[in-house]
Amino acid sequence: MEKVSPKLQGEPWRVLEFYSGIGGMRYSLLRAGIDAKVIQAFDINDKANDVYEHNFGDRPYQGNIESLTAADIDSYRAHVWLLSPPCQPYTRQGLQKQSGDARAFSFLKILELMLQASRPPVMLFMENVVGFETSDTHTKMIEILEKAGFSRQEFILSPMQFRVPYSRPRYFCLAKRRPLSFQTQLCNNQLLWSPWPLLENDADLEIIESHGSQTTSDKLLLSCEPICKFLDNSNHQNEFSSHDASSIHREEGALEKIKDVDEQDIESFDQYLVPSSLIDRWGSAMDIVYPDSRRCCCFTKSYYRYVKGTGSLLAPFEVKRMGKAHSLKEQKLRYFTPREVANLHSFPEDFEFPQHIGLRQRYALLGNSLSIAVVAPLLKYLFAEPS
Ligand SMILES: C[S@@+](CC[C@H](N)C(=O)[O-])C[C@H]1O[C@@H](n2cnc3c(N)ncnc32)[C@H](O)[C@@H]1O
Repeated sequence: MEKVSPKLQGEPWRVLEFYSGIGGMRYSLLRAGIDAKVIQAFDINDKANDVYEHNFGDRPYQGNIESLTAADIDSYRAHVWLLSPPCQPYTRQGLQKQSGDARAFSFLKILELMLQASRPPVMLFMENVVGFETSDTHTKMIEILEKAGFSRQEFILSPMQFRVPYSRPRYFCLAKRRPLSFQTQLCNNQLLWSPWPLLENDADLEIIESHGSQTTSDKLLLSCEPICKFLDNSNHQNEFSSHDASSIHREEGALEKIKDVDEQDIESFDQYLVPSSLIDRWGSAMDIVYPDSRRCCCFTKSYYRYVKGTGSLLAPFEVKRMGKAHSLKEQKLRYFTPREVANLHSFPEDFEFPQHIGLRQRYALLGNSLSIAVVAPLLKYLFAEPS
């Protein structure tokens, strides 16, 4: 294997984005302000690639990552690999076949190519579901990273630790090939549930420690902005988007106003209303949140197709908690719109779907994507040089 060949002075980092989906990793690079260029993105899904191309102007390579060779890898002369491989082999709901699942093959294959390539990356960033860290694919990944001379730090973090009212804990692996090193080396080979090492290099970050106690989880909840700040700007609720989250008094005022809106405004949200039959059947199992809530559940790729366990529903005009299923119908219960899910994933305002991508596809693509509020500071930390 070739010795580490860091980028030349003035040259941007050359990045490969594997499993690019709708570009969450690329947006995170942009948000982190890293001088990097995505040389090539890769995804097998043509709809995801349509969305990616619509927003970034270049189309990912549309093929199976499993078919890439070491020569292909070398030809890109990339310094950095960003990877968010399929999660299904490791999810609690799945069969947990781990490395035996065909959807895990391409990830293992690409990792092995790192040992065969003459220009392997010097940095690597990988995202997956919680559960990956105990899988045999993880064990293999660590073996390969060690063989290839990488130091690594692992994290399990959720947007709620970054003030976003969204619970989506995810596993992240950051790796740097020696002699490159992390800013906080005492975290090498550790799995952290706190983002504290990221603080040092990001003055903008305000991080809440969470070690699982009741007081800290209450503190975490209070540190998050209210859901109303993430609601769709294109309707009446934009009146409240600029309100100051720290002012409880003003927030109450805003919520009063939400109650005032007339039926006309609701019309445009018809397609997002939860049908009564679903409320009758699943009401007690639904996770319902309100504009002043400071938490919502993870949106999965099945959101809008199924109501149970796929993400929260919004009771937009009701301030009082009416927990009983029979009263839910009066609350105009609705799905979060794709734009609102994108907001909770901290996608930029200019992100959009091309017209031909249907509603279910939009939710599916967003459900597969990631939180930019979490990934951007992690990338900033990965790319930072020790002082
Ligand atoms: C968890 S999603 C990653 C989403 C992405 N990070 C984003 O921001 O949207 C996994 C992606 O990998 C793609 N994929 C899965 N297996 C693949 C393979 N063997 N080759 C290429 N792409 C693959 C899927 O189409 C999907 O878009």
